[in-house]
This record gives sequence, structure tokens and C-alpha cells, in this order.
Amino acid sequence: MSNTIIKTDGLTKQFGKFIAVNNINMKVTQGSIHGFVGPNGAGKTTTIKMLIGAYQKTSGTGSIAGHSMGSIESRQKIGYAPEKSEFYPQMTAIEYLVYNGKLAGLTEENAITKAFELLDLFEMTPFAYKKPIKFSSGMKKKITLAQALINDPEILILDEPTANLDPESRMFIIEILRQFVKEKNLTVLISSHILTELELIVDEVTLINQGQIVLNGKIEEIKNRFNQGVFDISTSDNKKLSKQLDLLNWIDRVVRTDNVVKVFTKEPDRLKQQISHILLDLNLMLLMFNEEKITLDNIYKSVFKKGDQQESINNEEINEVSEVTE
Ligand SMILES: Nc1ncnc2c1ncn2[C@@H]1O[C@H](COP(=O)(O)OP(=O)(O)OP(=O)(O)O)[C@@H](O)[C@H]1O
Repeated sequence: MSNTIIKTDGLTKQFGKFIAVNNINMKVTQGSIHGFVGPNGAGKTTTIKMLIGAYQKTSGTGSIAGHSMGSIESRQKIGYAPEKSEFYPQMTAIEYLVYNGKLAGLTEENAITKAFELLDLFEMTPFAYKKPIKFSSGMKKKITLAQALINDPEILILDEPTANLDPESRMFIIEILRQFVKEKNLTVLISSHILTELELIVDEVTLINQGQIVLNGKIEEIKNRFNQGVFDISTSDNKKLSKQLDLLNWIDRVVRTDNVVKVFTKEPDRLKQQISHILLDLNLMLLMFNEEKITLDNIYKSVFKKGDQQESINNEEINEVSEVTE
């Protein structure tokens, strides 16, 4: 049984006449890593700022762990790391973390203990008494994340946490997040315009474009929905196999190359069920049978291509794809 910890209903934000976030329905499951993905200007930061209570909504509702978005109770549940942190020029890393810990309601003693624990976790202990303003972007990002974790939040909201980082720092941060989710049942909402790196860690995803949600759901369900039904098959006689498959009206296309028969079908399960009978009838030996797995990146590309053609996707379609199982 999974619970929804973040939920929005018709959430909307207008800046003057411009609708930055347009009537979005979004669900995030407790204990999941949820990718919030869309191109630049899609409305990710605006949505996040409403969720953390930094922006007033124009209309709609949002709840965080059962509390109204923006309320003190909801804010206490959240740790937030902005895309770019502002550091006070004179503050050292430890002072910055303790200051933020106290702002989040910790006693000085607890804030100090927690700050040193987090510096250790992010391998930043040697820099405790140095000033973050002078750090590299990777080091600044680690301090920003440590700040977001200082009050042991239930929900961590990260705006572009790995933007402008080298691959090693990205993997380091991703690993720490993975560890936290596993150990503390933390829910993580990560916004990014790059899907490939998120693909490794996210359980769920929301795709947003031009202020509207295009897709919201669990990765496996989404992948199944977009399942292409493309198979690579190799047998002792590929010519014979492709001739036979070509005769079947539920097979859309068969392409034979030297070693492989590529098969396209809208009925992938039927092919999986029947392939052994087909081979037996033809007296063929199976050498390879692979279903091409669709990547999240391909889904992203196909969804945004569709979005471009349609300008926007209407609400009925959004409801059809908004299915994070409760
Ligand atoms: N304070 C504001 N006043 C007016 N327009 C704004 C304001 N903040 C954001 N916008 C506009 O709202 C839209 C969504 O911006 P937002 O920053 O939420 O996008 P984003 O998906 O986070 O993009 P990025 O990945 O570039 O950060 C953009 O067109 C942006 O120009």
C-alpha cells in the first residue's frame, strides 16, 4: 500500500496575464524518488515554490503530508534545496548549516551535532571552517543539500540538484539520495531538465511542459503504457521465420538483417506467448529473443514531440495519464 504525500488539484499560478503553471494535478508517493521533468521555463520552479510556500497560488489546492501547502506544518515536513543558494559572504560552512538548523527549529547543540554529521556524509568535514561563497559549484551544491537535510525532513525538494556538476559529483549526490531514501523512507522530489541521469534513480515521474502536466505516474506503468512492442529475434533460419511472421495480421512489420529479425507489433504479449509454437512449427532453433525496452528519454522525446504538434494537451488526456496508484 503506498500513500500519496504530495498532491495538487488544479494548482495554478499566474504572473499578471501569463499562466506559468496551469491547472496541474500531481501526485507523489511517500518514500519514492519522483522526477519532475520538463524543458526550461516549463513551470517546475514555480510549482516547487508554491509547494514550499514561497509563492502564493493563483487557484487550486496543494497538500503536503495531509497539511495545506504553505502552512507551518507542511513547511516543517520539507527540506528544500534551491537551484542556486545564496551564501552570506562572511559565514563559514558550519556557521551556515547551524544557522539554517536553528531557523528550522533545532537547538544550537542539536544543530551543531547535525551539521557535523552532514558535513561528514558529504565528505566536506575539512571545509567546515571555510566560506561556501568561495567553494566550487559541486561543493556549494553539497552544502545546499546538507542545509536541506538539517532538520531531518520527510520530504526533500531539490531544484535541479545536479545542474552544472561533473559526472562524478552527480553520481555522488545521487548515491547519497538513494541511501537516504532507503534508510529513512524519505520522499524526494527532484526537478531537472535532464532525464537520462534521473532514469537511474526515479520511481515515478511527472513531465511538465508550458505549465501543463503531460504525464504523471510510476515509471514501470509509464513504460508499459509506451511499450513499443519491438523485438529482436534470431533463429537457425531467419529468412524462414520472417516469411512466416509476415503472414500474421497482428504483426505490423518485419525487418530482416543479416543476423536479426526485427519485429514490430502492437500485441507484444501475443508474440511472447506464441513464439515457441511458431518456432516449433517451423522446426527452428531459437538463438536470441529480446524485447527492446523503452527508455524514459524516448518517452520524454515522444511526449514533447506530441506536445509541440498539439500546442497543449487537453484535460481529458491528462486525466487518462495521471495514474499514480494509491
Ligand atoms: N516572478 C515571475 N514573474 C513573471 N514570470 C515568471 C516569474 N517566475 C517565472 N516566470 C515565468 O514562468 C515560466 C515558468 O518558469 P519556471 O522558472 O517555473 O520554469 P522552470 O521549468 O523551472 O524552468 P528552468 O528549468 O529554466 O528553471 C517561465 O516562462 C518564466 O519566465
